[in-house]
Amino acid sequence: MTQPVILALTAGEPAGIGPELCLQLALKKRGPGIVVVASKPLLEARARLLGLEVALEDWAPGAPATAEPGRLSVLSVDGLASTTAGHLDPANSAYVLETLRIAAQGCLDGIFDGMVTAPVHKGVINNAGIAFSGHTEFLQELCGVERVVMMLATDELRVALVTTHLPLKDVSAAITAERLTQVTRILDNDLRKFFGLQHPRILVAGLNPHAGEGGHLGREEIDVIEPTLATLRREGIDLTGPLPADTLFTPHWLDNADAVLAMYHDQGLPVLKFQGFGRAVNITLGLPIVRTSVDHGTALDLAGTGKADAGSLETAIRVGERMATSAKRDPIE
Ligand SMILES: NC(=O)C1=CN([C@@H]2O[C@H](COP(=O)(O)OP(=O)(O)OC[C@H]3O[C@@H](n4cnc5c(N)ncnc54)[C@H](O)[C@@H]3O)[C@@H](O)[C@H]2O)C=CC1
Ligand SMILES: NCC(=O)COP(=O)(O)O
Repeated sequence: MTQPVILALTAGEPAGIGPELCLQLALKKRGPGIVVVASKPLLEARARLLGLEVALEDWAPGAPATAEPGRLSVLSVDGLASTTAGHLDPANSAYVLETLRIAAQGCLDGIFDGMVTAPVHKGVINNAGIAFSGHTEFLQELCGVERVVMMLATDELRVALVTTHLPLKDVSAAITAERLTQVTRILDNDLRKFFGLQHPRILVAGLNPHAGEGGHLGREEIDVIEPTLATLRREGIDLTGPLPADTLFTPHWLDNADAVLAMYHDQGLPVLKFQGFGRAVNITLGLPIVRTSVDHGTALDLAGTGKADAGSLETAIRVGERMATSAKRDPIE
């Protein structure tokens, strides 16, 4: 019989809603074993603040992780400087990154079957003098892979990105044939592997208004995107595009597609979040480990109020469990 899935859950930015979402989750019955990788004193402080009765149980590798309501397995991480909800403290940044390192290394070492991340605050980590653009890029580097793909998904829509956390002025130069080829292959491969799609149908957005209007509104489609898609089609990948991004997200196209490949963060994600904010999952494709995350940020305005919604975290755990089960059966190469 296969062992039950154990997921590491990082609690993210201490001043944000991550710690309380972990505690809210602990009050419910959950499918996989969850080990929260975070400062135990932080979780205790947030539980006290919100009056949440959760038994925080020290966990060590090899032990089972509890899935019982009211109990939570914790792998405590030292180094937290302060625990005030809603107030960012750059002195917490090294601790935050350490939780990510421990969870990811635990996945690489086979201690965890996957990791789920609560939100971090990218700005405060940089304010601490540590260059950081997101979990996606951090885990890519930690795992030593050349390319990964950010994909956000609801039950109805999947949106993957060619570029992730880049200033808009740098996007055009980053859309190279090499990057587009790598991203598209990873997307096609992982839609097959993790989503049971035998022949994924992918819609590809153009970069420019009206997909460049025949070169009159930009040449990236003609010079880079179209020739790259033509080559990838010859490999057997089902690609439609480049399509004008403003009309791509309509039933005419979406009804016959499995995923959209957008060229940049704010081309694809606002549509996804308009459609399903609060119940979507963020997945990093192309890693040698399973990693899912929430669709939202640190919500400092809600931290410590108990009003944050745990819907996206629940989706991230459900999808993470499914992907980890699949990876246990058929390991990621
Ligand atoms: N996975 C991650 O680590 C992510 C981190 N971030 C980071 O979060 C920080 C804040 O980003 P914002 O753009 O302000 O986005 P945000 O998602 O934190 O907040 C946007 C709005 O949504 C609300 N909201 C967010 N999560 C909610 C929840 N679970 N339940 C109810 N309402 C919720 C907030 O109260 C706010 O009004 C930034 O530093 C950003 O980098 C943003 C997205 C993902
Ligand atoms: N908008 C999604 C996002 O910023 C999450 O990024 P990451 O921290 O998961 O890389």
